[in-house]
Amino acid sequence: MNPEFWQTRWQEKRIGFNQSEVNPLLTKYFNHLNVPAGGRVFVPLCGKSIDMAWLTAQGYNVVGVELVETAVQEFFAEQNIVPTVYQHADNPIIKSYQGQLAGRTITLWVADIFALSAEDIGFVDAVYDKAALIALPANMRVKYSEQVRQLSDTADKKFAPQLLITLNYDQNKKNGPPFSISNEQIQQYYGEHYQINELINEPATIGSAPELKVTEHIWLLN
Ligand SMILES: C[S@@+](CC[C@H](N)C(=O)[O-])C[C@H]1O[C@@H](n2cnc3c(N)ncnc32)[C@H](O)[C@@H]1O
Repeated sequence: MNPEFWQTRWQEKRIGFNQSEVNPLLTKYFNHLNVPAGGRVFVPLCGKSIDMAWLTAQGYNVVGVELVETAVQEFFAEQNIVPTVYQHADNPIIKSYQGQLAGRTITLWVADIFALSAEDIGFVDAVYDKAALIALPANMRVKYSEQVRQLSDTADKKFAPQLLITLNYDQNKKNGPPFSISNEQIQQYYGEHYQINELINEPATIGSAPELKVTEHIWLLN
């Protein structure tokens, strides 16, 4: 998946992954992350997810990363926020948009996640990965999981826990994204650095292939 793939998807409004309602799995399982009051949540490959607004309504600050600037602009417009736009100090093609929502700060980087450093992101208390790992093909996922770990520094020099949502289905029956991820792959990507707990798995559907048998898995990585 090159950047043009995602630019085109946003341009043509082929964004079936974007939900108009807050993800019920987030509201149900977020407390497992034990984020301190007023803490900061990192949302990689964030799109314009309304889940970020929910996080601020719960009293958390949010930092997201998204390749496509339109997505970030649409997020702020839909939340009726006029953001301040900052240029990255060292890289002229990277910007961040920052605004206040429910008294909390949302910072969304317009960047390739692999171009950012932990310094750019700042300390975070948790990671919320929804439709991020599963948006990437297998040959990018080890690098992605490592990059998210590197970007999720906590103030006490550890890396933050993650709430991770994945899908499992027969990849022969459909091309990704979203891609199918097996339990073995979760071990491969995260097993070395995290304790992996599967909180739940349940039947799900993919809009573009409604007849496909799909299971949705929610993982807590500590
Ligand atoms: C499947 S969408 C999910 C968006 C959001 N998490 C949601 O659930 O609505 C994946 C998003 O990741 C963005 N993206 C893809 N590759 C990226 C990269 N290397 N760095 C930052 N964002 C990326 C795409 O533009 C797209 O908006």
